[in-house]
Amino acid sequence: MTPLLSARGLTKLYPGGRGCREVSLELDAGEVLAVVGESGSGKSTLLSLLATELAADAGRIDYRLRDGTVRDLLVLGEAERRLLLRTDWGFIRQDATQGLRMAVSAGGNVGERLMAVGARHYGNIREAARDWLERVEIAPARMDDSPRGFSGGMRQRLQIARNLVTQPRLVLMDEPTSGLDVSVQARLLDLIRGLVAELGLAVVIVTHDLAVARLLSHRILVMKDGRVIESGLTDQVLDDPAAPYTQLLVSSVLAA
Ligand SMILES: Nc1ncnc2c1ncn2[C@@H]1O[C@H](COP(=O)(O)OP(=O)(O)OP(=O)(O)O)[C@@H](O)[C@H]1O
Repeated sequence: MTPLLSARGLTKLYPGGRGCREVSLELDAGEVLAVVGESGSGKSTLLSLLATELAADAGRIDYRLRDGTVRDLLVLGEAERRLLLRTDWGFIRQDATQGLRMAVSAGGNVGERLMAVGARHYGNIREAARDWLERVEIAPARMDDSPRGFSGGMRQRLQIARNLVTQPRLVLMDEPTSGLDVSVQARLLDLIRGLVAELGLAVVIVTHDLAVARLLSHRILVMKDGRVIESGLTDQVLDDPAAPYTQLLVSSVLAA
């Protein structure tokens, strides 16, 4: 079976020579891939490249559409690319204020995504929004409240609902739990893990936290100085790292 997502030789170098070099990866439907590495290793650059928010200097990103055809996202027309990202992908950002519309109510944040993919019936949209808020443990009574009044954990759960309501096949996540209290993180991770399994989502998750990678991912990709230095099954890589750098990461000598 063709992978859902296959990136080849992805390269983006900033002035000064840092960035992301010759990264290749594959992701199957329903698979979770964690991208780990110390600060500045190129994780966020890679995610922005995959999301096609950042233009690559070189490489290709093949994506298998719902009809089975495979397209290189880097040469897709703008309108087609936008439609694909809106209907088939989600992106959960570390800073929820960047992933939500803060001036719109919680229910509106979820409902407007349905409208963006063609839903028109107000009652159905409101019902689906209510349902998704409940799934991410936000009380229906908060539906018309602004996310400005929400805690960090609630905002992140709302961002998850906003991204998943359209039933995407692929979700990119950039440090979705960092910056939150430890107990809030644990609850959020549980929620993400449950939804990913239930919905059979393919996920690329960037994290500096190896415990998050261990809990959520099937496979792992270790980056250093913009390159992938090790990849494999998460348990194998974390239990028996081959590269000296990964060994240091795992033994927490490096501040990841
Ligand atoms: N716009 C830019 N211009 C120049 N250099 C940049 C730019 N954005 C990032 N960099 C550099 O590229 C390298 C990779 O950055 P990137 O943000 O991808 O790393 P990261 O692994 O996500 O780090 P962190 O965990 O701190 O977010 C870093 O050295 C960073 O300083």
